[in-house]
Amino acid sequence: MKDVLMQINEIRLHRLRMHLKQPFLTSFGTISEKEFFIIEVIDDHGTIGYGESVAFTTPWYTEETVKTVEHIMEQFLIPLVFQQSFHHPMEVAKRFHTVKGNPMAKAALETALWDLYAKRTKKPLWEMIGGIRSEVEVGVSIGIQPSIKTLLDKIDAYLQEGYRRVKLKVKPGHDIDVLKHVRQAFPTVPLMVDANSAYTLNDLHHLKKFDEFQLLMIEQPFGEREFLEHAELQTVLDTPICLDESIRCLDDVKLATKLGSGKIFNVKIGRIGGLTEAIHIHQFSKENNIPLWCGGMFESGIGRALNISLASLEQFLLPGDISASNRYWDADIIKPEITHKKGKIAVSERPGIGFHISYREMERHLVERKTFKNKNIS
Ligand SMILES: O=C(O)CCC(=O)c1ccccc1C(=O)O
Ligand SMILES: [Mg+2]
Repeated sequence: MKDVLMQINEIRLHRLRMHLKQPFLTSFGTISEKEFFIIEVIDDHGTIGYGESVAFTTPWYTEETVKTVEHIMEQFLIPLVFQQSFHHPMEVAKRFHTVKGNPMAKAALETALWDLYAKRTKKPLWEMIGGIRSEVEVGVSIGIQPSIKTLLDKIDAYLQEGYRRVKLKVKPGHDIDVLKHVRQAFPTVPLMVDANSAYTLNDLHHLKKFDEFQLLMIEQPFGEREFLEHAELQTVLDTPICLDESIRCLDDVKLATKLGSGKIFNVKIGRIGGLTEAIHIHQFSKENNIPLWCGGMFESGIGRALNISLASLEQFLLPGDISASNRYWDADIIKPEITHKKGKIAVSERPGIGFHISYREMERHLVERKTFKNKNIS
């Protein structure tokens, strides 16, 4: 492979605020807008790589927030990117190890460096990371609805559109009854639930009732550190457990596998600190026949494009939470927007993430922009 050397001269952080078309209700509360950063890294050739930070304004999902991501990038990660030139984004991912935790901040910058690297080597990102699929299967994650009727209508509409799997958010008091109605109306649809840690081991017998609904999996019933409790649940549950919030790195996948805490893993680039760690998790999962799928964080088009690249890897065997742009946004910030055909999204054959940013759309949602120049260079 042609050897490239990248030196980052400038980094721009664009803080955007975009309104979701419809508010999304989880076991924690309602989300009606998304505030996030679009990252631009510019190298000595003038090539630009794009990344997106996925953290929310409040720490309801994991501990990072928009503000902590900004702080960690500004004070620690950007200086590490500027420190010296590199041949491969994995070198910078390694530099980031000196900063503990903060995976979403790391991923935001690291993914931008991957996009840059793929553009410099003139390859699509999905191909660069070893993807094998020209299109990826996608499903929808549906928030808690005001009534069963609204939920059934929504599911119907998404299935008509072609989405391949339905994920429902559940919580205590909003589970079995909902599942009964959904299974009655849609007896064979590929269905799963996500609890975002809303249950405890005390709910063991209640959760056992989920087995009657032929669910593909139950996602993150317990707290993020409750590897032992998840393992105990899995011994009584036939439905496979999938871990989301619990998985921050490859070691968590190894631990969960060893203990039997889960049989399937939801991979989110932000939650695990970037594509480098995702590639390592993928390798381990392939060697051990563990099914993976790509989760979502209400990303704009940049984050969505990164997710599509990830989902093209071999072991991503189940449909991802990767909806088309128009499910969440009136207008996305990339061109072309992401669309699906019968629940499949095609990867882009263009270099890098394969989409152009629309600066006009980005300006419309801009809250603040910060520019950092590399002072190590003359
Ligand atoms: O459609 C999406 O982007 C994913 C929706 C979703 O379920 C979700 C959205 C935000 C934070 C956490 C989760 C989750 O998978 O738990
Ligand atoms: Mg989840």
